[in-house]
Amino acid sequence: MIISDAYLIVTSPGRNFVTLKIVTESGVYGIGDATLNGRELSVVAYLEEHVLPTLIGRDASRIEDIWHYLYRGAYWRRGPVTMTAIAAVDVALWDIKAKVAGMPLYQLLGGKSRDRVMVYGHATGRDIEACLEEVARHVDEGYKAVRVQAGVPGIASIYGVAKKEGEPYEPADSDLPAEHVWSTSKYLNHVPKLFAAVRERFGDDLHVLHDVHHRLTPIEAARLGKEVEPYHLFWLEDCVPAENQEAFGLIRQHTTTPLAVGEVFNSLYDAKALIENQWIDYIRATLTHAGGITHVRRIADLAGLYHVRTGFHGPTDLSPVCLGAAIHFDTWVPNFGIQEYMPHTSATDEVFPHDYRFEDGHFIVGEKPGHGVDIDEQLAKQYPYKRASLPVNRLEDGTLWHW
Ligand SMILES: O=C(O)C(=O)C[C@H](O)[C@H](O)CO
Ligand SMILES: [Mg+2]
Repeated sequence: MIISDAYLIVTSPGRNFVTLKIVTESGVYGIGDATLNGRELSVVAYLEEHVLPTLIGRDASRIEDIWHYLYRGAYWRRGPVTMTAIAAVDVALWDIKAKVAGMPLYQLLGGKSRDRVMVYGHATGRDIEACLEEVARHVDEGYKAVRVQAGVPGIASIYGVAKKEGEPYEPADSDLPAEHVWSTSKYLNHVPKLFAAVRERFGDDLHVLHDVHHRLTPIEAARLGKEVEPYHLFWLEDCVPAENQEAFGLIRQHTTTPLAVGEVFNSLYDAKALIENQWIDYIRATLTHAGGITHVRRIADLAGLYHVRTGFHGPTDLSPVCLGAAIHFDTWVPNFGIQEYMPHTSATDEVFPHDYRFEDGHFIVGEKPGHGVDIDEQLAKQYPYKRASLPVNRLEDGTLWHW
């Protein structure tokens, strides 16, 4: 199974995606997602300049060897660009292996641990009432879990709130970074009211999640975690920046609100202390940014030893290729928690035909050999890349803050 070709398809059906296609001499091919939101062409350069030429002539079946060739061999280890590039190769190779074996990817990983994969959707609104309307829409559509994000009085624009209700939230919304202004005190004084309103309207059974997006200090996160305990959230996500993993130890001392972190992680080492000290409950590192199936499987196995469950990142800025492969992984992994799901646009779904399907608040994995996602290269050509940047965030006094 010799690799005869490997190339990238950069397309932008509503937003930018980078897809890697690896072709073997037998004609069997695999695809991987190489999308790093706001840094897409950095990954393109890394792959085209330093990775793809080294793949030609290699045996596609040697996934582990190629993974270490690209990780250990790179010398400059880890980092989002490197690990996204490795991930794209890895997922494409797993896709090939499953196709050659004639089985869906989840079978190759170890078979089904569940028949369906619970997801959470995004309910956002400019204010609490608008957010509650969105929660109601998601409940009507069958969601059992909903992430709630609402505007905060006195803050002009806030992370995670779609420009128009019902539309997916898209953070990379300008050519160069837009500047947002943030107030922790206004946010902390307001957000518990959002959860009180959700519980009041929808009762206790709905799983409610919330994303703080790295903006608090540990003691502020401890305060928030404690204040929202009566609303028993499914998780509080990214409550502080996680470079200092010990920060979560301080938060943990103060609250039983479950903690999730890791969408910006790109290797096991970003999460090792968090997991081994049981400072978190869910690890969000996903296939595209954390080195692919080969590496994320190791993260999930370590997490499983410490009662930590997976909760893959799954916004619209990860392509259907990532989502498709993630659903196979979610179907297999013993310590599954939940899968994030922001529906892609119909234009995106046309470019990336797939066999997974959403039903009653869950994904049902497809049965086609491989991860079940493909790319329509002709259609992809109709959507040229256009730079789009994530915003930056400042405090009201102008301090450049976490985003
Ligand atoms: O989906 C989430 O939980 C996010 O935090 C979305 C991120 O802002 C987005 O993926 C950044 O590109
Ligand atoms: Mg997040």
